[in-house]
Amino acid sequence: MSGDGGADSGRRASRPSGGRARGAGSRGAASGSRRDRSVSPARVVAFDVLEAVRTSDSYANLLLPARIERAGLEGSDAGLATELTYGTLRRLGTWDAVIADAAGRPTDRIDPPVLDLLRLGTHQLLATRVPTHAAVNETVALAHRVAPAAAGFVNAVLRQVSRTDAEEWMRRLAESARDDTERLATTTSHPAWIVRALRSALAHEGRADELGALLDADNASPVVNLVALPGLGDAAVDELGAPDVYSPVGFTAEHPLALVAAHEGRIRVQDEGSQLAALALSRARPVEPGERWLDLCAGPGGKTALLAAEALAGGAALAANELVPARAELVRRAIAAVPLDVHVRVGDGTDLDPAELGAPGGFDRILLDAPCTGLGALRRRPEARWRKQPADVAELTAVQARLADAAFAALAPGGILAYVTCSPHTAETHGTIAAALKRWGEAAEPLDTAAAVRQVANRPLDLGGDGRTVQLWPHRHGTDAMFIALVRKRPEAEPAAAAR
Ligand SMILES: C[S@@+](CC[C@H](N)C(=O)[O-])C[C@H]1O[C@@H](n2cnc3c(N)ncnc32)[C@H](O)[C@@H]1O
Repeated sequence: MSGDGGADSGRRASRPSGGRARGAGSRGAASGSRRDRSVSPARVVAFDVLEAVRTSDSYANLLLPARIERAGLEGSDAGLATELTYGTLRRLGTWDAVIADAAGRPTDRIDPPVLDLLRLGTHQLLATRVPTHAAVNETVALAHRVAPAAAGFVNAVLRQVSRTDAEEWMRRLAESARDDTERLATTTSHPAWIVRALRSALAHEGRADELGALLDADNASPVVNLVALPGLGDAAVDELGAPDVYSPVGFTAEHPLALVAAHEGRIRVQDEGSQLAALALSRARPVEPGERWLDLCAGPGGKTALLAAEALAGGAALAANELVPARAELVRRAIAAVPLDVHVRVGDGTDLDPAELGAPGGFDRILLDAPCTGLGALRRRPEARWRKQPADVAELTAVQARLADAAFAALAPGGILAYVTCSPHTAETHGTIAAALKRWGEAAEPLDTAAAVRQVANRPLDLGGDGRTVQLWPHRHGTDAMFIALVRKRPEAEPAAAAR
């Protein structure tokens, strides 16, 4: 199985700590579970989060840390809760196909809390090194707490799952698929429409043969990437940790969160692809002191913070805009460590007057990191793939087009726009930018984005396409699948205009 279950998971589970009562893991499920209903707190936390994600649209990456803290989990127990929660959510499509087969009924005929228990148990059985008896017994014990009438059913289904190993399950699922898309969708746990979208995005570069590697990369736990805001720290990235492969300001470290806490906003968690996207704009050409920059869709402010540090170093001014007030507040917090006076406007980016943000002649650089489906960051948002719907794409591309027009209108003649998405869906990437370029006509000049990204990167990047745009990939670059397109407003074009 892919990277979800590691040796650590197995050790954690077989030697649980922190408040778990006597070893349910050493007993037979049928006899032991009724007498000993203790469950490891890590599994209780994982189940709680799965339930909240299902019932209240919670985000696992926001909820889990709070639940881990509330339960007092640390070290290996916190690690187990994280692995069980994220791993189960990512692989849910595959586990549901296994459960349906083992239970002899479709999963929509299983009570949702019971299905969550079965998903949790199946994940342990097929994707971690948790011993079979522990995976079954602990899940049955949990069933006695949350769905007592179904404990026998849970026991029977998990025992049925455990009779076949993961490899054989995958072979069976692959064999029963009607076509290649369904095979990949079931065995790699992606909705079929996402498999098709990712295949077509790779095919755009003539690299459709990388689809399997991409889908697998979506199921692997990503490393925590850090950025050291340039010019603000006293240590170089190679002194802080292991420098990133591509980003000159990024690195990984053994204890990333401790480092973030200790550096008060000057070191932040940020995907390497996001760093490259911000730097492609800030370093597209030398900064002239007095330049005016805008981050049009800034929340929660990751790229704003990097742009702010870059603007400070180059003597530029920066403004930020965000539609959602709570996210605008996150932008303010994100840039607090940068001694630059950044005006953070709360409002619709399609209704923005550059003069209101101190740039009556328009902005010299604008980042439009557009709202998108986020299909390029599925590994970081384990439940996202099940929430997104094909209809979201049409809605979002309409918003992207309006924001792109507003951004282009707000550029000063000669100014540069970076259109960025964390989705590789071609409708949101090439589709949005090609349609915009058509609307903007002679006033717009697509830049060599590949050259801009290569110029900031530590080493050569394997990029597809014609160079006007850049698509990064988790399986090829180890980044989120960020899309970047740099476009210049020709110097002879009309001056900037208010978007309203
Ligand atoms: C992809 S996120 C930006 C991420 C951000 N650049 C970062 O690196 O942290 C897109 C943001 O656009 C905001 N947004 C959506 N529609 C908007 C609009 N019409 N005007 C301004 N912001 C908008 C969303 O609330 C969201 O915070």
